[in-house]
Amino acid sequence: MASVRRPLVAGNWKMNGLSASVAELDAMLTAAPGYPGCDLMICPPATLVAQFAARAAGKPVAIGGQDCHAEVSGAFTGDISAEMLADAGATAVIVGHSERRTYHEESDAEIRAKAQAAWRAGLTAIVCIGETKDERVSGKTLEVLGVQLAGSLPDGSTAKTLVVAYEPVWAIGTGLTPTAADVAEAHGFIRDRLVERFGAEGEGVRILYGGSVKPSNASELMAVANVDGALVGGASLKATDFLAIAAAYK
Ligand SMILES: O=C(CO)COP(=O)(O)O
Repeated sequence: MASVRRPLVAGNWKMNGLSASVAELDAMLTAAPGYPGCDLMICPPATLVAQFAARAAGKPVAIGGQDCHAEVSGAFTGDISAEMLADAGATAVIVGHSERRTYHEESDAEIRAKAQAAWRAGLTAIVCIGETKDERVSGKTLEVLGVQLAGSLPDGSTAKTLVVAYEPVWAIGTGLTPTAADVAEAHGFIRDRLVERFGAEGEGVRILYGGSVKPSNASELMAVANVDGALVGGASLKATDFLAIAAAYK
């Protein structure tokens, strides 16, 4: 039931943002109290997590990372652990984004290990799943989502420790979105799998939709059953657009 889940509108800044971008965060922080109907989160690049978290402390915008390594520390040049993100002030981390699955060839098993690392560090894991265009066209969407869910979600997932983001790969950064009926089908399927596996906790896990969410389509997408918020890419870089999306829950 949508009413038992508090919506979350999260921004994934991807590889965008310099120290000057703090101005956008500040605009969000100033306006955030006017959006009490949902949780707000920004996931900036790792270089900005500490600065953003310090700025957002005590304010209604959470800060998250975009990826983490599964290990606590060690000889993994260029990687960042969940503990480091937590130490910098993050409270969540995205794992398994399709850009990680594609460009870094991350497997479901690696993503599951990263989600467990997130929990170890006290972070909420935002686990991303989604089908490619070819998979959708060939009628394999639900099968693909089922495999990704089974492989990427750790045992013991709870409403507090897990958020699932359904992001059709073909909808990311393209301006294309699935129909409301297709979103309802995918989110309903994900909900059924979560409840099958995690019982009542699965009922409480938030399922975000991601892929070309904009101010102009947010209300329609957010009104779909089992859509508990959005994971926003490009439109989260500007405070005005991000907040216009959050306004779907005003
Ligand atoms: O990948 C996304 C969020 O993680 C979606 O990106 P866009 O909103 O830019 O399509």
